[in-house]
Amino acid sequence: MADRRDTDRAEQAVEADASRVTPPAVRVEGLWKRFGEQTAVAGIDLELPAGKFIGLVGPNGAGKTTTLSMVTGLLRPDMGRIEVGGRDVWRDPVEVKSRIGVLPEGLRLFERLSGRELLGYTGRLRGLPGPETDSRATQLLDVLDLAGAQHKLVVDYSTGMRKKIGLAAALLHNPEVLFLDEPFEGVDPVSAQTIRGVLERYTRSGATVIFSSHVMELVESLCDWVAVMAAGRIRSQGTLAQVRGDAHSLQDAFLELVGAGGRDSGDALDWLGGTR
Ligand SMILES: Nc1ncnc2c1ncn2[C@@H]1O[C@H](COP(=O)(O)OP(=O)(O)OP(=O)(O)O)[C@@H](O)[C@H]1O
Repeated sequence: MADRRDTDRAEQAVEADASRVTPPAVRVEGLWKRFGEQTAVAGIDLELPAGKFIGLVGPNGAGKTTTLSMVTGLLRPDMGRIEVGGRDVWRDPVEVKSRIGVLPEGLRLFERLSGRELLGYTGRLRGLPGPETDSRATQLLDVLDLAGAQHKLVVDYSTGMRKKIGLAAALLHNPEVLFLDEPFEGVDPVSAQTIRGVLERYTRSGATVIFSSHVMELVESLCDWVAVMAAGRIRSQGTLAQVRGDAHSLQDAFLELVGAGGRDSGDALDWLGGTR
């Protein structure tokens, strides 16, 4: 037992040392975004460590997409500061964008290209040499089980295939930090398992994955770090164990944190169902 505690302490010390030299994957200070009367993000602070699998969770309308859009340089904040890998996203956008990969919500792709052409084009936009792009594209298409559909136009891809080709495009330049907005939504269990395998391999190599999701079981099984957002604010952030606290599961902790523990589960709909 003492040995185990010593090992845990040694591991914590190594992590603390590493965090002193490695800047966090993302640091956010005082970030605000309003759309007219609606405050989407209300002055949040976040520090997401590098090399982790990180889940950003929250109910519908919590501000997750707005936050990820600002952090990835797609949406200008009203106020606040964002660093990715120690670099200011809005002062140094080209450098930051060369180091990140993004799979945004409502993914817009070049529909009239085939999957293979889309990766070829993305690689060239990213400044990769042609042969390197082609060999990485072949590997990604294989691993993501898209080799058979590589010459099909993207417009004819299913939802899951679109997510997978979007993920391949986001990974092609081997980014340090990968941002994924709802990567598993609309994806069948087999494709989800494939995506999961690719992402786990990628984080094992020291890269960071930050993804938003509503599916607590998924976050609990994948992530080692979690941030919980509700009504534009961060309600909790830390390791999975810290955020879960004494709760039975992340789902229970989440319901408690977002104040939905005792919410009316539909008793008011007394006209629904039963005899007509
Ligand atoms: N372009 C916009 N114009 C006006 N309001 C917006 C806009 N984008 C987001 N909002 C509002 O900001 C709030 C946060 O939205 P956001 O999409 O960031 O939440 P979310 O946590 O990603 O939700 P979901 O899980 O449902 O995707 C919501 O109230 C939304 O209606």
